[in-house]
Amino acid sequence: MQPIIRTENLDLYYEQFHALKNVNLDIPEKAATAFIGPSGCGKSTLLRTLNRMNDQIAGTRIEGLVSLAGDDIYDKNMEVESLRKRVGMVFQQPNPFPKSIYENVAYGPRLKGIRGKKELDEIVEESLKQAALWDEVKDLQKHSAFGLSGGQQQRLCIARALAVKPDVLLMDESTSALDPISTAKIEELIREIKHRYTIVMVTHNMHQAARVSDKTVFFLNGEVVEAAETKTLFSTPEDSRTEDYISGRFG
Ligand SMILES: Nc1ncnc2c1ncn2[C@@H]1O[C@H](COP(=O)(O)OP(=O)(O)OP(=O)(O)O)[C@@H](O)[C@H]1O
Repeated sequence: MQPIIRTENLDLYYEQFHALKNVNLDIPEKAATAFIGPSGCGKSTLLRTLNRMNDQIAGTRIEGLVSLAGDDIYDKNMEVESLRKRVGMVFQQPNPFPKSIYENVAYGPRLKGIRGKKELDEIVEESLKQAALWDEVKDLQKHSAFGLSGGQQQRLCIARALAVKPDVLLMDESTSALDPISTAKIEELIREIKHRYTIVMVTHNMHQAARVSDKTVFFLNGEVVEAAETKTLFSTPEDSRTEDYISGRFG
């Protein structure tokens, strides 16, 4: 698996607090990578470094390198707006815009300068199909996004993120606020799209990591304890701390 994202000797501090410690990680392209570990181990912090969402948190300091397809994303010439088009994000709580279903998905492509109705219609349809929502909303596109269920809203947010054709989709516990059926739908769609996009997901649910990811990274206290192919990590972990965690002895 070819890496698309690489971190080298990455350290992150919140003021004096050392939240990520010497993280060296390769994220494979067009595959799903899951970050697992107990609460507070740094999973979301690392996820946010991958599209510079941490820039918005005062007192954050970074050392080391994060590269995307060979580009240093913390380089002074890197435009954060264009980085975020390449690296989209879906959060824990669905956060659709207070607009119609159609306008939620068309928003990003419009910002990119796409104006033609036919082209926008096609992008909206394709994105909603990729997010496994099209069949449910194709006749409701002018309706408010707020009329959808939580699970549908989350799939709409995934469609919105995919509409700008990102290279990478970051998912920060994107199913933890959803019921089991909605969760299963999103897991299914991750399995469908991971061959086309690079997915990096934070999950509290080890079973979810085992079900949908190709690579799993186990964190503890801001450090990567073990990163391996998912099957290997869950069947024959190398580190006894990984084994203790996946067998439920802590966390
Ligand atoms: N904005 C912040 N300012 C200061 N400390 C923070 C901030 N965000 C996170 N931290 C601290 O950094 C550490 C890592 O937090 P992070 O949210 O990345 O962990 P996590 O593994 O994603 O946890 P969880 O699974 O509970 O979401 C924690 O000790 C947390 O308290």
